[in-house]
Amino acid sequence: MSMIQVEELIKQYDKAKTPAVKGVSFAVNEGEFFAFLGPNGAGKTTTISILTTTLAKTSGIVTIAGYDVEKEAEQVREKVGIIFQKPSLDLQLSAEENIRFHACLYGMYSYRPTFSFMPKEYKNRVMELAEIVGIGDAIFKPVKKMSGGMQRKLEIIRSLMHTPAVLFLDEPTQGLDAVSRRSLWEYINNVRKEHGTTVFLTTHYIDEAENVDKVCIINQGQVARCCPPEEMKKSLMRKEIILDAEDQMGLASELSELGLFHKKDDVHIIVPYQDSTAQEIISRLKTKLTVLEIKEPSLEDAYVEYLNKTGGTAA
Ligand SMILES: Nc1ncnc2c1ncn2[C@@H]1O[C@H](COP(=O)(O)OP(=O)(O)OP(=O)(O)O)[C@@H](O)[C@H]1O
Repeated sequence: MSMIQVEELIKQYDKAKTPAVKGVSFAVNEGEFFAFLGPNGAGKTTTISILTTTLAKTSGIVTIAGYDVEKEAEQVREKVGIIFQKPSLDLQLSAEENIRFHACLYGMYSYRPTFSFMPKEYKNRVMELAEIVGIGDAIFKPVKKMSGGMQRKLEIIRSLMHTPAVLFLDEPTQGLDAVSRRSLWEYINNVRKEHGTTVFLTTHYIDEAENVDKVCIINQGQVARCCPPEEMKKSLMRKEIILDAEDQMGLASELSELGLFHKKDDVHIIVPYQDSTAQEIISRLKTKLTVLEIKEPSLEDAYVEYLNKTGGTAA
């Protein structure tokens, strides 16, 4: 079953000359890890806002777990957890109070006026999540005294309280330090494994999308490409072996004799390859090598190359 189904989605903001989203279609299966990538202004936040029922669409069909985002918004909200790009916290309250109000609003627990009066299960869950994202005892501090990064962590705890079926992460790690970033990803991966949670991610850190099941590139309001990252790398990037030898000329002529295309960068010899393995190529060489490096393209390489080729601007 498709957990997220988007068909011909259009969003035209009032007074805007052109639509921000121009007929976007894609589907995300249950349990899938899906990355929605694109440069600044591509339409990612607009799309995610429609999918999470916080923005009305102009036209198209959008369903989450089979529920229509407009006609059945309440059911959709029960299914989703959201980490927004911009914090949506009440700064006058403590971190824990923000979580408590959110959890009670979503019908997870009956409201109690203090943390100590809340059920044990709630208290354990809050403390467990606080530990995971490294917020610790700061959970009882007023939000207005917290740094931007701490506020981000708080949002994360809040969205994970009800173990949602679909987790929307809109640039979740923006503003987080490297250690918190890593521990958040470890936690999200565990949540996915344990609960089969579908994850919809937007990020400008392309390396965070390296292990997703499907990548969808959106550019200027339109889907440019939608496929597994491996496929994207394969069709766009050639893998390369970087070689050198004391006898560089000899190495170059040996490669020519073997019919292997090669070129020289500022220093070394580069052998692009596609279908064979690096080992097959290296094992054919007799010249003694001084440099041997195998360069596999990253998703970020493929993403930047794709946007350059299609006239987009990589963010
Ligand atoms: N409330 C609004 N009113 C009018 N235009 C808007 C509004 N919000 C966004 N836009 C425009 O819609 C387009 C898509 O914006 P959106 O925020 O969805 O992009 P994005 O891909 O999330 O960008 P970023 O990576 O910078 O967050 C942009 O041209 C933006 O200026």
